Amino acid sequence: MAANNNSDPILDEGGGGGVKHEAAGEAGEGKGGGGGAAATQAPAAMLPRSGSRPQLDLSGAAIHGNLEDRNPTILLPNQSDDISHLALDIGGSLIKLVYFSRHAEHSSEDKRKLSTKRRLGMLNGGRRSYPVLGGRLHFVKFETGKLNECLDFISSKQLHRGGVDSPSWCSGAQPDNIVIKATGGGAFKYADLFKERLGVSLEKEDEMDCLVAGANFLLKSIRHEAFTHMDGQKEYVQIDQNDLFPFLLVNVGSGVSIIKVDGHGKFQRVSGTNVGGGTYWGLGRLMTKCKSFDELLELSQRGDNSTIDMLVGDIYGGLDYSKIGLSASTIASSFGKTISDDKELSDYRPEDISLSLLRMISYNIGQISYLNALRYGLKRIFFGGFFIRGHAYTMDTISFAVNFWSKGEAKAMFLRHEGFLGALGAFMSYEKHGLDDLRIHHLVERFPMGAPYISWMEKFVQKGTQITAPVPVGFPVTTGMGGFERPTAKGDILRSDASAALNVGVLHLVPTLDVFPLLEDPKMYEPNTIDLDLNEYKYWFKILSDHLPDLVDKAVASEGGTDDAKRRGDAFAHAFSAHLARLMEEPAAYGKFGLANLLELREECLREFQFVDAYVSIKQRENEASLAVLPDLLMELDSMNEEARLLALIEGVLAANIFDWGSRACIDDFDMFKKRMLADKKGQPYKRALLFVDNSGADVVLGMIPLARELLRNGTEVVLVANSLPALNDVTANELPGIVAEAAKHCGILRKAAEAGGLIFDAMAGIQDDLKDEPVSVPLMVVENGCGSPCIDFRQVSSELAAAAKDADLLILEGMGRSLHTNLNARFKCDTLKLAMVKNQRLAEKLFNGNIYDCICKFEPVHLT
Ligand SMILES: Nc1ncnc2c1ncn2[C@@H]1O[C@H](COP(=O)(O)OP(=O)(O)OP(=O)(O)O)[C@@H](O)[C@H]1O
Ligand SMILES: CC(C)(CO)[C@@H](O)C(=O)NCCC(=O)O
Ligand SMILES: [Mn+2]
Repeated sequence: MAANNNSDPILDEGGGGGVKHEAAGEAGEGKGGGGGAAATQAPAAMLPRSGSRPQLDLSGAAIHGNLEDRNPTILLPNQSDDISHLALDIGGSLIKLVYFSRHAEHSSEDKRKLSTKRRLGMLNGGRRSYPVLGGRLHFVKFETGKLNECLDFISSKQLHRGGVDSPSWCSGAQPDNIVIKATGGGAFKYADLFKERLGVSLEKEDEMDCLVAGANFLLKSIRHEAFTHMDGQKEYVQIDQNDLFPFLLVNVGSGVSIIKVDGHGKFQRVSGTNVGGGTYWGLGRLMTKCKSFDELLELSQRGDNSTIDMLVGDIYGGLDYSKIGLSASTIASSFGKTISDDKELSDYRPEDISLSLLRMISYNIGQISYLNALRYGLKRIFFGGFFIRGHAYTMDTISFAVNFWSKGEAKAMFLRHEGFLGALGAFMSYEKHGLDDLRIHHLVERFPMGAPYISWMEKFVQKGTQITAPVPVGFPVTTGMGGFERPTAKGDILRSDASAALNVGVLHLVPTLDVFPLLEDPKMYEPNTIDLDLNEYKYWFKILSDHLPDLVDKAVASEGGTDDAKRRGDAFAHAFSAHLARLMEEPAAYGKFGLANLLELREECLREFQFVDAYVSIKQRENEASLAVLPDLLMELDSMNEEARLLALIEGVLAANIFDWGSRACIDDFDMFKKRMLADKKGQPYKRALLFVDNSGADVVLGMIPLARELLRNGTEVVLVANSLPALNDVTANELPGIVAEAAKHCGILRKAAEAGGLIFDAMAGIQDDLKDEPVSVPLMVVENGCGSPCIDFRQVSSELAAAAKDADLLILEGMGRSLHTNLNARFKCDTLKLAMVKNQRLAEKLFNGNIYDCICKFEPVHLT
């Protein structure tokens, strides 16, 4: 087996010698289609109209355009009309914006895709060239007091008339006719101002309708939306769609609305309280002179409320009042201690004041919520509104109150999009938007640093300031209520809004994604093999940080090493480091994050800074080197008997002769696989095999392609499944046809099959035809997987792959990313072979009690499972 140097230098621990390094450890789940430079503001279009809004027609949608494009986009062939794209929730304290952006690019289907689709029966009827659309939902907020900033933002992005760079096909807006959906009191209060400043009319939507619609959408469509927060522990809750209603929705904005929700559009506002977020911020500002809400909240983290609150112990001479279940440390009376002291406001620490206030208001809200839940026999209470602010201590306090008063019967849950419920609901209210019809697998959330990142980073640099990673803050010293002696909520990180976060990403709407139809149990499927606990996180953060300089060098080189590329490389490094720091502080900040997500984040971050393909030249070099030795390999293979050849092929895929390396196979089902394969000969070959390929170079050329050739020789159709977008040195679906065509120059079997599969058109002209008389071959095809990461999440794959899977009876997953980090434990409805060399000592020990360079050859025939 030939040497392979196309290692993933990023994560491989060991290496060198003749061992093939495959992309070790790099995972992630780039979902194609929507991916790309989220930094760029997508042009969107809006044709003004007075009455109802047109529907976003997603039928027949497809990922479209050059797969290697920065902004792979979605084709909505039947989307003939325009879509609305901005909605507002103007509250007493904050303005929330939800807006849709899309890209307009024109490109045509390439031949490979068209012929594959034809073969997979995906083309029905003729098609013509349409504008290419990709859609994203963005979430932004402003202080209501700074309404002008909000108007400037809308105006600078031209959100009210379709976005900057509106393509020509959507021009023709009649500015005086533009209508924007808005909810919250400000929709009434500021309607004239919007008309005056932006020339738009606000179409008012009921606030409660919107809150409920937003909450219902999030609970239905976002996988990691709701979570519990108790004793500093955040845990995402799997929402069962069939068992969602009824629930209590408590929106803690300036004031608090308490809504009993019975279904979609079925609800009743059952209560409310005027003691809410405005109360905390208002009183806190008066009493502490804080300049911002976040400053006030941060103060609380260093506070000790026992200097201000009157505790049961203060009244009972240090004793508990155990008869009624109150410990000495329970707050008997918020702020009660200040009555007896001969002190002025200035004698109290602002930190202590802030904490007392926060606890008073949070407990009160928790208690009132519980009472309302009790009133209607509800067990689940979802809390939204920006008072929550993703703040651990606030959530712990509310949860404590709910748990305490309900004696564990009721559960407090929080929503990651907490403050955006109303705005989302207003967005949904555009008549028949289509958003309702999107399913969970159509949505991919990404966490770009935002377009202005480079510019504001440069501002920081000019000022000699580093981009600050979030500042961790310590535990507040507090006393508690009934056993809540010392809340364990970790000091939470409060980030300035400039650094985007809010724990809310950009929601990519990718209607072309599908659940992989061969998953045995999609509901139970979990792509990540290992849960990232804090230790795992630390380990991966170190690896990723250590390799960052090397990656940046490669990325910059891939873009010609220009000054601009260097600048972007720098920005990328800053941004990715900031992500790592953020996640290190709060691993669940972006939802439940596995290794796959972490590694995808890195790829997405590269794309955000317009690094299209950091490994492009490395991949090319390795492909060429491998193709040069392919003829010799094929000759050698052909001189073997079938049994020996199969072993050589599998070993080839697993990279080199494992015995030479003193390695062993920690899972070795080769004999079982061989038995099945040789039985093929007796008339039952696999009908169609999907080969999930990994790296460029030797991995694909000398490993997977020869294996594909063997299957083809046996009469099995082969579909090579490759990434939609580049990730490290992984081969992409766009690159594969060229590689296969080169390989086919040396091999008639490959050539016939590639021709049959539409991979070779006229590239083969002039090649001597030595197989003229052979029968037409089974096809060799290439499909994209919908991902731009080294891992694969089978809940969200391209529709092309889903279609190819329909007739498949063999899956071969290759490489650590796709068969170890993810999917090692995944079960499929057909025979599956998982092949990987474990190039990570820690993983080898953890998963198999093995060693680095051990191999897995895991065969899971379906009749045995
Ligand atoms: N940056 C911020 N500035 C001001 N308040 C903030 C900020 N971040 C969080 N908050 C808190 O969030 C509250 C506002 O939450 P939210 O935006 O959900 O309500 P609202 O819509 O403005 O109010 P209402 O619905 O009662 O009209 C504030 O009162 C404050 O407690
Ligand atoms: C008035 C609203 C609905 C405006 O969002 C909100 O601030 C609120 O619910 N306040 C509480 C009012 C009450 O006491 O029910
Ligand atoms: Mn509100």
